[in-house]
Amino acid sequence: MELGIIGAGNMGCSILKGVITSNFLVSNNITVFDLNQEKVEKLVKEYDVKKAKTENELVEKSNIIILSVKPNIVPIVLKKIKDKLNKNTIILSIAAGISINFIEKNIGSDKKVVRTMPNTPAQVMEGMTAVSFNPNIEETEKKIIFKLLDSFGKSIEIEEKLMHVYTGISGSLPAYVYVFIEALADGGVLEGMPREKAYKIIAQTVLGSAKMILETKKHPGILKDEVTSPGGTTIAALKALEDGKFRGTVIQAVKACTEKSKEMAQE
Ligand SMILES: NC(=O)C1=CN([C@@H]2O[C@H](COP(=O)(O)OP(=O)(O)OC[C@H]3O[C@@H](n4cnc5c(N)ncnc54)[C@H](OP(=O)(O)O)[C@@H]3O)[C@@H](O)[C@H]2O)C=CC1
Ligand SMILES: O=C(O)[C@@H]1CCC=N1
Repeated sequence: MELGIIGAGNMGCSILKGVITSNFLVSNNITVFDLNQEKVEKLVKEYDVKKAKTENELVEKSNIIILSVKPNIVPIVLKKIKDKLNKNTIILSIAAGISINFIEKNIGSDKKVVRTMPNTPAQVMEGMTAVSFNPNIEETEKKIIFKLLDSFGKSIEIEEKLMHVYTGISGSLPAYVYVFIEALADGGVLEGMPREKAYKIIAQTVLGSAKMILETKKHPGILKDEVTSPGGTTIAALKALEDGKFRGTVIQAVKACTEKSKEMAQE
């Protein structure tokens, strides 16, 4: 596999770090392009990846191209690479709101297109990526794409219309978790816990709690009940969260994210 990454920003770099750290690809099989050559040089220095001077130089070197630019930049990049693409090149977009149909309209419906929604934990190989394929992607190619996505975490195929809500419960979720963790640490600091210790304690507890859901397969409500003693500390905390409309606010956040993704949609 010759992987090309266009856009060396937060998400492009997270994927790059994931595929290299997991040893899924060696640096010699990865080419990076970004308008900002400083960013590219930094990656060449850090990971020894190949650099392309232009988008089309990258297209010539790659058989899977990850489009990791902002959604409004996607059509600009597609216009530039359109004529150099061949029918066997796979275009894998990670852009929020950009549909498969929109990409096909820009480069032709005979091309191979994959729409994904990854998240930044890809850089520590704990990413979660949703994927939808256009009809030109063959079964063997799907397997290769899953291998690529699984090299930096887990992946799941979903109906393309679910990409908006998926962004609300995964693509954007790391940010809500970080805000939650920061707020918890503030609570700890308020009660005298040193901040750095608080982050370590909370991050491990969040990691363990998530692992409990995945490994015990118990309903989250049951796991919650197991922590909550009658008249104890946990129920006092849960009461405060409910008084602050915690669950309703979280549901609203997912809805706001989903609606924003729909608003940004380029169909
Ligand atoms: N960040 C996240 O958690 C996630 C992001 N996404 C999607 O990933 C995509 C990238 O997001 P993110 O990484 O956060 O954004 P960034 O702005 O961090 O990265 C985009 C990169 O593309 C560069 N760039 C701008 N124009 C061009 C161009 N014409 N050709 C090549 N490179 C260019 C930018 O350079 P410069 O900064 O100099 O403009 C920047 O380095 C978005 O479409 C977003 O929807 C999906 C899931 C999660
Ligand atoms: O905020 C955004 O638009 C991107 C998409 C998912 C995460 N970040």
